This record gives sequence, structure tokens and C-alpha cells, in this order.
Amino acid sequence: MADKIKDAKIIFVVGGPGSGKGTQCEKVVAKYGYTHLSSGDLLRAEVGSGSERGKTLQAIMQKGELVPLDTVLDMIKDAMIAKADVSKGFLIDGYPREVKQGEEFEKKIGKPCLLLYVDAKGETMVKRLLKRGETSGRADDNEETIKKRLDLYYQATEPVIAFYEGRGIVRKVDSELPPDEVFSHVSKAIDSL
Ligand SMILES: Nc1ncnc2c1ncn2[C@H]1C[C@H](O)[C@@H](COP(=O)(O)OP(=O)(O)OP(=O)(O)O)O1
Ligand SMILES: Nc1ncnc2c1ncn2[C@H]1C[C@H](O)[C@@H](COP(=O)(O)O)O1
Ligand SMILES: [Mg+2]
Repeated sequence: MADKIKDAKIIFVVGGPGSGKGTQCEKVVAKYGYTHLSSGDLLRAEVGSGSERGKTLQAIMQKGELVPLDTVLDMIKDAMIAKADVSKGFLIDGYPREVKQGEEFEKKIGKPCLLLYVDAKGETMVKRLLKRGETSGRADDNEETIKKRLDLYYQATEPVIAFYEGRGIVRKVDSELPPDEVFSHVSKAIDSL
């Protein structure tokens, strides 16, 4: 089954909570027709299904913690396989969250050709998430959980960027700029592939 995706074009989209990963991915989908898979969205879909597994996931996500690696990797892999025949490339948004996740992804799925690093200041991310929380309905868009998500990002996810910098595949975009300006830099990174 995994043979179907072994040669797929894979882009990791990494950045802090509220940095603008999802916003940029939507624009990439519109321009390049890539398949956008957000690990957070896949997990929220499972929560929304009302399953027992969803209940366990909800409790973890509400606390701003990471769900177990195998759970999230299996979900991504299944979603990739489901789209393999029609996909021009995959945007994996919100994964890897820690170096181990990247290593396991490469063992079970394949290697990324690009890591798009969506960078914004901590205070900007907090402001954006509090604003988003007014309408998002996301249980983790509240002050207490945002702080935990941000701390975890700096502690566990920033080392992922350093790891892939060693491979020369990281392109950093300044997400303090307006979304369309950020996207012009994202486009340059993708066009350089
Ligand atoms: N460049 C930008 N300038 C101003 N606002 C932005 C920008 N990019 C995104 N936003 C807004 C849209 C959302 O309301 C909010 C968070 O963006 P979003 O794309 O959902 O972040 P994200 O996907 O990185 O967050 P999360 O990790 O929580 O899923 O900020
Ligand atoms: N890659 C992931 N590993 C573990 N947990 C994850 C991953 N992606 C999402 N999650 C959980 C934990 C996050 O706080 C929530 C929301 O994710 P988001 O990318 O902000 O939508 O889901
Ligand atoms: Mg998102």
C-alpha cells in the first residue's frame, strides 16, 4: 500500500501555533493543486466522529499536548494513500512536531523535498490565536492552552527545523507580513523545487 506514495512530492509545513501554516497551505492548494493534510485537522475530524479514540485525543489536545506519534502518523499515511492516485504533491501541515516524528515519517512514508518554515513572533501568534478563538470553536484557542502550545513548540518543534537545516531543505518565510506577501515568498520556495 505504501508503495503508492513512496515517490510522492512531500513538503513539511512547520511553524508555531497561529503562525499561518493553514492560511498559506490554502493558497498553495489554490495555485499549485497540492493536497493539504493538516495533522491537527485530521485529529479534530476523529474527535468530531465521537469515537472512543476521539475522546482520548480531545483530552490531550485540550491540554495543548502532543498526541502519540503512531496515532498521528497512521492518520497521515492513510490520508496520503487515499489521495495518492490524484495528488500532485502533499503539504503536510503541523507535522513533524518533534524530530522523532520526522524520522518515523521517513522510515514509513518517504523523504520531504522541502520544509517550509512559517515564522512569526510569539506575541503575534498569541494575538492571532486569541482573535481566531472568538469564532473558531477550537477548544485549544484559549489563553491557557495557547501558552502551553507555544512552550511546547519552542521546546519540541524548533529542533525539527535545525534538524532539516542540516539537510539544506529549509525555506523560512516571514509570516509577520500580510498573507499575500508571505505567499509570494512561499511561491518562490515551491517554484525552486
Ligand atoms: N500573515 C498573516 N497576517 C495576519 N493574520 C494572519 C496571517 N496568517 C494567518 N493569519 C490569521 C488567520 C488565522 O485567524 C490566524 C492563524 O492562522 P492559521 O493559518 O490558522 O495558523 P496555523 O495553521 O499556523 O495555526 P495552528 O497551528 O493553530 O493550526 O491568523
Ligand atoms: N504532528 C502532531 N503530533 C502530535 N500532536 C499533534 C500533531 N499535530 C497536531 N497535534 C495535536 C496537538 C496540537 O496542539 C493539536 C492542534 O494542532 P494544530 O496543528 O494546531 O491544528 O493537535
Ligand atoms: Mg492550522
